[in-house]
Amino acid sequence: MDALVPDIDSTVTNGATAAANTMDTFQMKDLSTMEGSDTQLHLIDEDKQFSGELANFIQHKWHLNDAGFNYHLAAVFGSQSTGKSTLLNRLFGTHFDVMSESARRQTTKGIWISRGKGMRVLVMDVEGTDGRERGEDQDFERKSALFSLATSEVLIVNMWEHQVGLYNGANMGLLKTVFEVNLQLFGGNRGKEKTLLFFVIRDHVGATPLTNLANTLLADLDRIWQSLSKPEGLEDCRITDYFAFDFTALPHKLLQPEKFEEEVGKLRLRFSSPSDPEYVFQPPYSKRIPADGLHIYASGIWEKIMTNKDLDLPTQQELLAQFRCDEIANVAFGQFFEAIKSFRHTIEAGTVINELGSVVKKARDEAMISFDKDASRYHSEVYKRKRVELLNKLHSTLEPYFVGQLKNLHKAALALCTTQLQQAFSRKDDSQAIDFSVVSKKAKDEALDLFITGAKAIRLDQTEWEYEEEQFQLERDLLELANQQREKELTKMLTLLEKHLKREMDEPIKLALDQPGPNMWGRVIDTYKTTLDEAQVMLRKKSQVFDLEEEKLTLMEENLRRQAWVLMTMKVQEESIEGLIVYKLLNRFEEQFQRDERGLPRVWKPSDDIDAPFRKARNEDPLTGTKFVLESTDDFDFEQSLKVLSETRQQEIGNQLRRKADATFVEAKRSIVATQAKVPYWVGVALVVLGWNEFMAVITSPVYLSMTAMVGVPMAALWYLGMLGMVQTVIWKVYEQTADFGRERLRDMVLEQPVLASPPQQWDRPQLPPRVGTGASTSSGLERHSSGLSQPQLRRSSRSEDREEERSNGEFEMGDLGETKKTL
Ligand SMILES: Nc1nc2c(ncn2[C@@H]2O[C@H](COP(=O)(O)OP(=O)(O)OP(=O)(O)O)[C@@H](O)[C@H]2O)c(=O)[nH]1
Repeated sequence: MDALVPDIDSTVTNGATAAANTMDTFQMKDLSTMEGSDTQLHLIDEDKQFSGELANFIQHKWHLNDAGFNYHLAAVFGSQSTGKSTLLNRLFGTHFDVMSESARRQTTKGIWISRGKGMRVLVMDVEGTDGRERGEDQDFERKSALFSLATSEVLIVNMWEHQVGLYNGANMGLLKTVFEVNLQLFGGNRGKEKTLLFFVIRDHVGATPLTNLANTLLADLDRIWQSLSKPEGLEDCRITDYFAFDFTALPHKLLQPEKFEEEVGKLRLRFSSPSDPEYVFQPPYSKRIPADGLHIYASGIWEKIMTNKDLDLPTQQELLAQFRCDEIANVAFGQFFEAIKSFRHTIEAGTVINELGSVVKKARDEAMISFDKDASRYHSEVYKRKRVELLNKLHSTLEPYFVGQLKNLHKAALALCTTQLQQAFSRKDDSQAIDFSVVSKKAKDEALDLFITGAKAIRLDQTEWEYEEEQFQLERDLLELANQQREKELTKMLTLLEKHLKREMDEPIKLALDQPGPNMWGRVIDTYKTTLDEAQVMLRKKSQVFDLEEEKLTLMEENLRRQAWVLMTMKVQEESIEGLIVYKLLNRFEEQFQRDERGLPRVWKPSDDIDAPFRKARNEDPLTGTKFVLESTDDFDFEQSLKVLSETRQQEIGNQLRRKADATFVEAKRSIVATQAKVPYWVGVALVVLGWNEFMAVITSPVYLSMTAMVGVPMAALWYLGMLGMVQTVIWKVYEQTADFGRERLRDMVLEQPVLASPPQQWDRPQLPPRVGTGASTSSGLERHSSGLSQPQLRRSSRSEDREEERSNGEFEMGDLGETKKTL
């Protein structure tokens, strides 16, 4: 078989002409890669079942899936066993089954399809008509003829020479049916789409020239055409409006085998070489079914034919286009979605993706290019409609990305503005030089620029996406942010001013209140005014940078005055709490009373006039004549007066002060009396005069002197060492123990004397003090027994008697002991 197939490349090269169109140039270039001519598919079997493998064969066996319109489809039509398969194998290099010479029976059942060797041509070998196997049943041959006509660009009509002029033998009856159907199918495409009926007259012996045979056939065809019942509106249409005709003849294969092969070779060129002047696959014959949609189109056509429904080819083409465009759009969308899906989470997380605009544009454009490449071959209206649908789908998928990016840009712009403002005000060195209006404008402009640049980058052409509304919202937010920042800075400034006010007023006010007097409040108010004036100047100065309206500035000044007043009154209140003010007033009184004109402390002497300074100090009572209502001199509207001390409190404080002053006065008086109560000097003289003899006796007596030395020297040493107190304590302890011991002994002795133990009948029993009573009652009881005793003795006696009382457990009462002591 291969020997019969000429070298395509060389043939094409030799016969190349300027008539070769772009499609065919591509075909020529790609010839070397074409395979699959040895693979054939039983497209429709003898049971009229359409194969589901066509798509698979087109894609994987014949590699035509991406061919688009760059392929052709031809079919052969003719009586059974007229050498159709043989002819196709010769022309296209296919391997359709050929009937054995000896068997003479039908070999092709249903419709087979294969790819021409080295060419982008699909060829259908159709079951022969008029076969004895089908008998009277012409259903399949009609259906297969219709199918061939609806799908093929070229319909090869194969017949013996001797069939020319016959009616049934030349399949004229069948052709009539085909023509009728063709009018139904392509009636509207009058003059636009044609199918080439290529008559191949076999076993042409040459007696009748081909021209004559062709004319005979044309005449027969025309006659058939005239007899057709034509659809309304197409009554005057001619056969050539829908069909093109071509005729060729082949010598007898058996009788003239060499000539047969030679003519077949020539004929092959007409099917395989686009540059051949008589190339059969001309554009007007194309059914414009893209290769990747052929399986859908062909199966749809066959289904319609099988169900005897009206075969509306344009509708079929539209349906095919819809189906395929959807498929292609889905593939394109899938690729597009893969390219963008990873950005979704990032956007949802609030991050601005700088390259998002270019990425989504690229993804969208690539998807559209991919769609256009495959879908544009289909029905143009459907393609356009589907293109719009796909574009809308892509845009609606991208819209959340756009909106999300806008939101993120909005946030980023606000963050940028905040940072700019904060940085501007955090630079304390040059904060004085900052002009808020300039800084905020710069920050706002930069933030807005960030937003607009980002928004423009993400906005896609062919969309109606707008960012102006978001921009408007951003501008409002930026304004609000700037205002907030300004308020924040103003608050900071006011806080500092308040601290300044407090710092500047506290000390002077305290000093003023520490020195009460008629001009005390004057000093306080002066401090308030001076400090407030300074603060207002500072406020004016610092406010300049904030670009404030005069109205707001005035309000702030008023607030500052109010705040200053509040701070001042708080300090006054703080310094005027009751105890503190009494303390201060007393201090002042003592300053006046207990210090002399030079400010030195006074030591009152009996000769001093104590009453006059006292009266003077007391008459300078600061409460006297001092107005304790602090009146504001400002004209702002709030509690203008501060009542520091009410009349009642003033009265109370005055009383307290007077009491304490009186006490101080009394104390001063006492100190004079104490001074006067000292031992007079003449007592010393009397002591010397009266004690002179004793003194001389001691001095002159070695015994007395040594005894005095023995006692005096240690005493002097103890006094010098400060140990007299300790020695005194020890002596007292020893004395107490000795006294206790003596009392014990005395009691024992008394108890041993019966006469002494019985109380004398004639004695009045003294009134007993309460057993357990107050200190006063106890001491009154003791005082009765211990007149003339020293205080330690009294204490000791009391303690000893208590112990005795406890010890006697009621048998012996303190009164008894007292009486006993008296007796003793
Ligand atoms: N006389 C003659 N016989 C031919 C020619 N070409 C093929 N044959 C023979 O005709 C017989 C039928 O050939 P096929 O190619 O199988 O014919 P067909 O039309 O495909 O047959 P079906 O597929 O059964 O309809 C074979 O024995 C071929 O050798 C020809 O040009 N002239």
